[in-house]
Amino acid sequence: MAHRSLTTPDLHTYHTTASTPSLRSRQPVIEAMDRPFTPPDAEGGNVKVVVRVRKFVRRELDQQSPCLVQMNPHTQQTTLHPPEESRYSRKQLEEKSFAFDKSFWSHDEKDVHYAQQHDIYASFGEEFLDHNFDGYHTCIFAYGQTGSGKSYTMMGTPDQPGLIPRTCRGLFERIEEEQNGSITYNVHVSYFEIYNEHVKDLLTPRTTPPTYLKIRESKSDGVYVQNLIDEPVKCYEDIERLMKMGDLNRTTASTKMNDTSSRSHAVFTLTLKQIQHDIATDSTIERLARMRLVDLAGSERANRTEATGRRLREGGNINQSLTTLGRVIAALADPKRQKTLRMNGLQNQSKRRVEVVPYRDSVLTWLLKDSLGGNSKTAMVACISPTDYEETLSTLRYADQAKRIRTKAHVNQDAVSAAERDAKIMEMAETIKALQLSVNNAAAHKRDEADRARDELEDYQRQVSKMQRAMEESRAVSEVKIRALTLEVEELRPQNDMLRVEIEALRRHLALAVGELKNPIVLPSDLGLVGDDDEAEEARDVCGDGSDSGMGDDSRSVCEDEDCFGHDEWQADVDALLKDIGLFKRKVADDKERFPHPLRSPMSSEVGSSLSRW
Ligand SMILES: Nc1ncnc2c1ncn2[C@@H]1O[C@H](COP(=O)(O)OP(=O)(O)OP(=O)(O)O)[C@@H](O)[C@H]1O
Repeated sequence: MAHRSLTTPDLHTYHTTASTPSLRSRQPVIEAMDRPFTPPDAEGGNVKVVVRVRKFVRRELDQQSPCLVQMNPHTQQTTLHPPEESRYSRKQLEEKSFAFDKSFWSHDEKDVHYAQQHDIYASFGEEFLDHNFDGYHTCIFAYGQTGSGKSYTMMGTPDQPGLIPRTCRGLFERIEEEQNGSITYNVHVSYFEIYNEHVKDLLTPRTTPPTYLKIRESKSDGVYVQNLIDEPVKCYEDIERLMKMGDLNRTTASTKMNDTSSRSHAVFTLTLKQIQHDIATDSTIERLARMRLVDLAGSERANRTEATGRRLREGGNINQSLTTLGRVIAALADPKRQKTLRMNGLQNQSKRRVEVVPYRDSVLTWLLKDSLGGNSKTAMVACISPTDYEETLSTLRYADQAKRIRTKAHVNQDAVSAAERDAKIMEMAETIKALQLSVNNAAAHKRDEADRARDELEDYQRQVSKMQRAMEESRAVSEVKIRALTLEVEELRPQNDMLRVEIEALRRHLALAVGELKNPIVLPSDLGLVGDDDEAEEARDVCGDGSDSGMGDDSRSVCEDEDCFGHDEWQADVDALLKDIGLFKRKVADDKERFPHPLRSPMSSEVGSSLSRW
């Protein structure tokens, strides 16, 4: 009996669920930074749960196993049918249906509803990236039985990249799109695995014996892995190199259920820090978001995998942490607990209830504490095989419970003034000095203090790398400042050039006006002029009205004394003078054209009116 998805050809496509055309992120981040500090869902949201069924693998094809899973693309319901043979067995298996946020049908490539790798990313990966740019921590984890498609969904293959490489690529594409002068972006990557309840850094070469890292908890950083490499990356290619290195270092083995079965839980973490600098106030707004992408080891029953010896022990540990994860999920999803939390807020009683969640019972749950029930927007991808009733039912039940978990994500944002930033660096330097002193003292007391000294030394190293990062960020902010100021200077340059030209033109006109005032040209007011050239006409007009000429009584007195001059001589002088005036007028007109002055200052209009009188 092979079930197919309930299809209607017209309704295919997995739309992006990003808050607006994903792409709200394409608006400059300066706008994003201006969004309200308290987002609408700050009260908390449920864990998003999606389920994905994979296609048959070789083993299932060889066994001609039927597909027991059916998905409805309209209701997002996943139905699990009992296998045919169970009808005749004593143990009656039932048909079970579950509704999820999304049911991804990746079973039959020919089906119109077939969900490709990019459909998974478009469906919620992009939305989660949106949240990161808004300053929220996020976590996406893949859960499912061995060989159900978790690694394929999270990491994928070179041809079919999964959620992790697509998220990394999307992250850098957005950073490039949103690049504007006032924001700096810092991205860091870490990659570790939890194998047999030990943490191993996947970004350092394997050692024999293996190097295990300690888990620590601090007020400022929460739960963290000590000495874990957190590599700065500048582009997608940097991350790709680290992903490859990590995957090579990951512990895998061949089991009966999967040729390359991951025997560990892998946690890939991207940290995005956005620093927006405000030139006017010399302060910064910092947004920090952590993206956790987790590929869990497969849940399995020992008899199905036919594991023995080392593989069996691994399986036991894997199951132990997954069982603890199950208990944590059950505790978080417990409606009584939710009610207590709602009623009491963060009062003592609810705090006691929160502590009942058995996070510390496994390394996995301890490290994912925040992602599971705290400050994070979280999604679970439940991967299922199309042929295994028992395992698939168990995964679907797990997922069904997870969708009741509510997390309390908030925007991780701080406003820091330049002075505060400097003070922080100073304070760190002081702490480092104090730690160094304490380490030296402890070392002097040798043995009994050795352990404490080692811990303090590690704290010291952590503080040093924190300070280095703060100083790098400070340098980046300074670079932003320099860039912004350079830009401003460039913008002002053309305006400055224009003003220079204008000043030069005004200076020349002023010189002419001053010359005119110092050496006024005095003409008689009632000359009987002959000739028909323009200058002579104009001069006649000017002299015809003593008040317009601006020469006043002086000119009149010259005209009254005309008897002192011979008429012809006077006429020749006047003609020569009029020619000069004509030349001067042309020159001034020429100057006006060559040195235009867009702004009309009182001085320039005065000069203009004085010239027009000529
Ligand atoms: N959606 C899919 N389309 C095509 N092939 C898939 C799909 N999902 C899984 N596979 C194939 O199924 C096999 C098992 O998948 P994968 O290794 O991802 O499982 P897993 O859940 O990570 O297993 P384990 O827990 O053992 O590590 C692989 O060969 C993988 O290529």
